[in-house]
Amino acid sequence: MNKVIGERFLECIAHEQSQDTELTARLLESLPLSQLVAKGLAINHLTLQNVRSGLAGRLYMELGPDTAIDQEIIRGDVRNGDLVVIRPSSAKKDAFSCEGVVTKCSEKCITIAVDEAQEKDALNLYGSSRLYLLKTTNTITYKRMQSTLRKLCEFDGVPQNEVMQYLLDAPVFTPNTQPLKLDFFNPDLNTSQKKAIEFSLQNRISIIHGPPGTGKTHTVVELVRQLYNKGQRVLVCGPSNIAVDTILERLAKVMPGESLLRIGHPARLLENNLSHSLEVLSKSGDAGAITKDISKEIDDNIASIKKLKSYKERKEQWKEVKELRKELKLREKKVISDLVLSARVVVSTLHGSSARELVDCYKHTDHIFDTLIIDEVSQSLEPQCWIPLIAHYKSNMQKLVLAGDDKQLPPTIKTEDNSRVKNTLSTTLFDRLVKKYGDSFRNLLDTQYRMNSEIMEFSSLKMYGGKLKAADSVATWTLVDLPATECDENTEVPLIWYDTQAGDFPERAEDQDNGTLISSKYNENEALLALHHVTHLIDSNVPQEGIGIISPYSAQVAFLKKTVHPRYPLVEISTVDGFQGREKEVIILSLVRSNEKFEVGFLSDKRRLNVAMTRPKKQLCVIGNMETLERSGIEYLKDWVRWSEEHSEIRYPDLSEIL
Ligand SMILES: Nc1ncnc2c1ncn2[C@@H]1O[C@H](COP(=O)(O)OP(=O)(O)OP(=O)(O)O)[C@@H](O)[C@H]1O
Repeated sequence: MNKVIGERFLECIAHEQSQDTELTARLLESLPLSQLVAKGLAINHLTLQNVRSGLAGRLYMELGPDTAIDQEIIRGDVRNGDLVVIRPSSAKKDAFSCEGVVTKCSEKCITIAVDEAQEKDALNLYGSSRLYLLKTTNTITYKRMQSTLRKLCEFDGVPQNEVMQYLLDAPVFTPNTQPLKLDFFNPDLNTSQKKAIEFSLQNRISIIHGPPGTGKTHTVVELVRQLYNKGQRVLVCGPSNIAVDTILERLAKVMPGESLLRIGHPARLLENNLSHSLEVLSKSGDAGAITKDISKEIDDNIASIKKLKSYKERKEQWKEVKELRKELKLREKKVISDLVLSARVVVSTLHGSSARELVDCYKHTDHIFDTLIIDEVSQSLEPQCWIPLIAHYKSNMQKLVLAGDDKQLPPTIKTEDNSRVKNTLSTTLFDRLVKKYGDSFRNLLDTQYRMNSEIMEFSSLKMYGGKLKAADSVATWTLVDLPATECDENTEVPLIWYDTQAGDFPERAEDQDNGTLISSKYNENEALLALHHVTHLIDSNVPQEGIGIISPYSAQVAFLKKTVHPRYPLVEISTVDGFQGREKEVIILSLVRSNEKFEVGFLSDKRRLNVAMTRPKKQLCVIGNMETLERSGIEYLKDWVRWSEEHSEIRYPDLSEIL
């Protein structure tokens, strides 16, 4: 069984990686630099201003604007944590380059952390007067999944560990549902949250199913505290840095002074969590003193390398730095294993959970963790979930808790040309286990604390079997409850639908860029209508920051930004994917599709729409063509239109008022 699962995933991941790399490469190679800059995928006109040694002995390159051309760096979509390649502007695309991670990004300076293997290339860039930077595909994540799956294939027979048996075999699962006499730390937990925690404490595997706003993070935090209180050591993982940082931030608030440790590149962590970072802790305080002197010596050596003119001289000096690094590494290893083994809660991404710093500790002990919690499991590929399970197999973990919602966005999959690969990868561990064991180990959190009950109702009926309830504190709130907001026809209603079927609201297709990009759709008049509604809301004193505009189409997001941001720069505009896990007082949802063939594209994805319609707290305003949706042949969309006709305030926009 292990081999079957492992090999099937290995094949799918190899396919996915080739699709991903091909797509990025096609984009990077076929588009000229100017277009890559325009798309936010590259930054041009940079100069290398400084190179210094940073956290954990990495080299940090500081790039500034080439002031002969630009006074400020045009950052595009480059963000902290992105993997990038830096090349000399004069060189060909395959010329020498250097790869690193963005650790700081402002208009004045971009800092790139470079790993040891890349350092020579980084220093060679000193000779180039102008540089450019490209965002690239992260191959490390694929490598981690592949080496994990290879190890999974090597396992022989039925594993000893019971958690693994549930995942790989199919033993009968008889849930223990006996009530537990627990003292909860958080007195406000609701019944479904308490039940989910009790269940997780009593069973080897469990799922905390958290629909939007139902306090999944709240529940996971209480669970970690309960486990900690029982003397357990817990590993908390998730697919993204932001997912696990949100939990760590909350844990740090309720468990001040306790040993919480965050694994991962400090550039990718929330600032508030840096004080828990393994890298930061190993460099500061008593632990840092052990390695400080030697780090300084390395820095001095690097500083002198910069002044050397010839490549040969630089190479010689480089050797010396390498020797010093070896010594530094030995000392660091000791510091790091001491920190890991004294921590009781370790937080990391799924990929980061196999970090050498953690795995090396098995040289000192056979057991580090008792429980593994995977948050946002529905956004994680199953091969990603195997990373902590295999990396910490030696720990013989007693418990696996999965938290997520299978009715929100699935993990992003690039494969389009192979439905078997696509289906295999889009089936998450959550889905597979529910299929295997039914609902017996799934605990639904049933009370949401975000939305007015009318906003919640369609989602509850269609996606959660009508089981969701709105907490009393939010059930009837509207925009009028915001301080200073006036009560009028635009603020007192929770559901508005601007039905565009009678007006002139045609969808358009973005030009295809040399056939390299999937063309996206946009709808200019919908964007103008969104601006019209935003203006009304702001006139009624709804703060800009409380307003979000969502569209499933990236071309529409770009068009909305152009239309709305010159007047209202603080209104947040994003794709559905960019809004997952977030909320706003009011959400305007621009559906875009309006055509005579009744084609709906992305809108047919229930989970994407479910995320979109569950982001607002007090008002959901939909802009879309009801006829296109109703006649699309998609049952869910038909139901939504019918339900909305009964429950929303339907408006027929007059274009002459808007234009
Ligand atoms: N038992 C509770 N009593 C009162 N408020 C609660 C309770 N549980 C959660 N909340 C509130 O509900 C909101 C959502 O909680 P939380 O962020 O934990 O949910 P989530 O399910 O992780 O959210 P998301 O929908 O983003 O996944 C927060 O404002 C939180 O304070």
